[in-house]
Amino acid sequence: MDLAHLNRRGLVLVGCGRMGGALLQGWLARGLAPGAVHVIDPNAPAWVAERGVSVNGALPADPAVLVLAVKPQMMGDVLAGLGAASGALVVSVAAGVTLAAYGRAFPGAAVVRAMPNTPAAIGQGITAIVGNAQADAAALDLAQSLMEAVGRVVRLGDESQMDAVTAVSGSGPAYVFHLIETLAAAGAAEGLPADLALDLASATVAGAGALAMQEGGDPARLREAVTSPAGTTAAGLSQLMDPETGLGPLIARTVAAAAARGRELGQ
Ligand SMILES: NC(=O)c1ccc[n+]([C@@H]2O[C@H](COP(=O)([O-])OP(=O)(O)OC[C@H]3O[C@@H](n4cnc5c(N)ncnc54)[C@H](OP(=O)(O)O)[C@@H]3O)[C@@H](O)[C@H]2O)c1
Ligand code: PRO
Repeated sequence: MDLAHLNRRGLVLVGCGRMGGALLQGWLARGLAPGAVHVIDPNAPAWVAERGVSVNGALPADPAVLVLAVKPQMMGDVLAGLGAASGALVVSVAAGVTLAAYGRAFPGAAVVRAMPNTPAAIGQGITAIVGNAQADAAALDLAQSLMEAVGRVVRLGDESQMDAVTAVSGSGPAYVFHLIETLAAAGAAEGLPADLALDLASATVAGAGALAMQEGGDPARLREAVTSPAGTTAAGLSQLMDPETGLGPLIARTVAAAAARGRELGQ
């Protein structure tokens, strides 16, 4: 992150909720000066002003970056209320809203769409980015370094991939949290105390995720390593991997519905 550039010109963050707040914490932890950050949010959390960040105050005339982290449904109103982006790089984390929409609001501006996820709150997010035609290598590098404050970054070849990314990694933590909920509930139904079942389910998801990341490659190989012939896992997987009623078609419908909603939000 080019801190000198950002600290000199300033960064404006519009929307400081769950995602904007996680990003802000990451930037401040990386050394962005609180005095260089200007948050616009009618409901910014108290810690933001307490850290010395300007909240709903006067904005710099020529900020280096304008980050948009409001809900997609209110993006139209927010864009209409903002002035020109001047020479700022515009970075939006909103689902659905297209580069073309930002291009209409900020003619000629370099715009990068970014799709992070909530593990960003502990520095373990994964963010996909894609820029418009005006976003040159320096703009993409700056956007990437901003998002790397909260985890890894991957670059997309085409904006058309963004709704699928949103449906997989943007929304994905919610699917995984629901997996933990349902695994714990099933354990409780088999007679475990609820808190023990939740601990077992959470630790299993965390450990399996860490193992999959460390090993890389094909997760089917890791699944097979758990599955003894005619054992307990095989019995469980006979349900979970049923081609009609199992997890495969359910996750396919889940991701398709999320991606379709992303496309709707972009209309
Ligand atoms: N959460 C995720 O997992 C996630 C992941 C990837 C991308 N995103 C994207 O990140 C964006 C924000 O989502 P979020 O989950 O962080 O939502 P959020 O927690 O509701 O944060 C949005 C913030 O913007 C504030 N706000 C409302 N109207 C505003 C205005 N006119 N100007 C400035 N700020 C305003 C909200 O205040 P009020 O609470 O008073 O309305 C809230 O503090 C969305 O576009 C979403 O698609 C979210
Ligand atoms: N949260 C946002 C939503 O639910 C975008 C991905 C995660 O729309």
